[in-house]
Amino acid sequence: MTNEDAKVIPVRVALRCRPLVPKEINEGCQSCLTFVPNEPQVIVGTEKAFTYDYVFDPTSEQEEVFSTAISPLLNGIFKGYHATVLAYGQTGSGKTYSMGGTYTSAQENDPSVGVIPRVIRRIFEEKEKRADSEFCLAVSYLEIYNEDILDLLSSSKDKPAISIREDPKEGIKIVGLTERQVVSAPEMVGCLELGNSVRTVGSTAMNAASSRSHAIFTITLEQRRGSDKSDSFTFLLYFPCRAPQRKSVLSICSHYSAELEQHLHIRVL
Ligand SMILES: Nc1ncnc2c1ncn2[C@@H]1O[C@H](COP(=O)(O)OP(=O)(O)OP(=O)(O)O)[C@@H](O)[C@H]1O
Repeated sequence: MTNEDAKVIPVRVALRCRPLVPKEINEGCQSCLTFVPNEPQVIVGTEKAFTYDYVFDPTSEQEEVFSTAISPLLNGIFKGYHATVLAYGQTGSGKTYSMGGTYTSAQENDPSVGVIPRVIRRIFEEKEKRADSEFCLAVSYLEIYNEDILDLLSSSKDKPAISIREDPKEGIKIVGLTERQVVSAPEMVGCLELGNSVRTVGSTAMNAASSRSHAIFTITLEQRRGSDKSDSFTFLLYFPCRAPQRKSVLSICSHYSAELEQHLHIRVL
């Protein structure tokens, strides 16, 4: 994506269809989608065709999703653009899988690693190439569960509830959220792993390990070269909005969309 493109089309939509999982195969489920070769198009049933910016069929690997849809956003961040990646779709459709929401260090070199660990790796590789700049990196990780916002990086046992306030000058603010300064990729990935390990998990009819919450992993990158300049990069892992959670989610989304410059929606099926 060139800078010009990013200004004209700040929002892009990727469709990702996961392969059938063993339970679905055992139940005799069949896919009702057809993918048009070399076109970002999907056909539902026999006649309803939909076109997106990107379409990833069930054979698409994590690396392809990352290099095609996410990588252009990373090029942008080092040029001073904010970015958001938002995954949405019904329970069990693959949001957590696509984003890396169950990442553990045991997965480190596995092709199944999702978006966030790949982004972390790339950010630190790019940082190393820019010896003329100073960087300051920080992360936060929260989940919204039953209208409560929980700090996934808080070390205290009784995690304090986080509140959303509206500041007349700065707009929507998330107050009290832990922001960890990090200096290396393993340290940042460690924060993801820590947050993933304390997320609220339950089961639904369609997903035995359903996340049951919305989660937002945020990376803030400040870059200084000569005169002061700072850029920030934001990630959202977004989960299906159930009515009681709508208020918090909308407030947080408006907080991020105020700074929207590059935005990728990954719709999973
Ligand atoms: N592209 C994929 N390739 C292989 N398996 C996948 C893929 N996407 C998802 N899965 C598998 O499908 C199942 C459900 O995925 P996942 O937990 O990511 O769904 P989800 O959308 O996050 O659901 P929920 O909203 O309930 O948390 C998991 O077992 C996951 O490993």
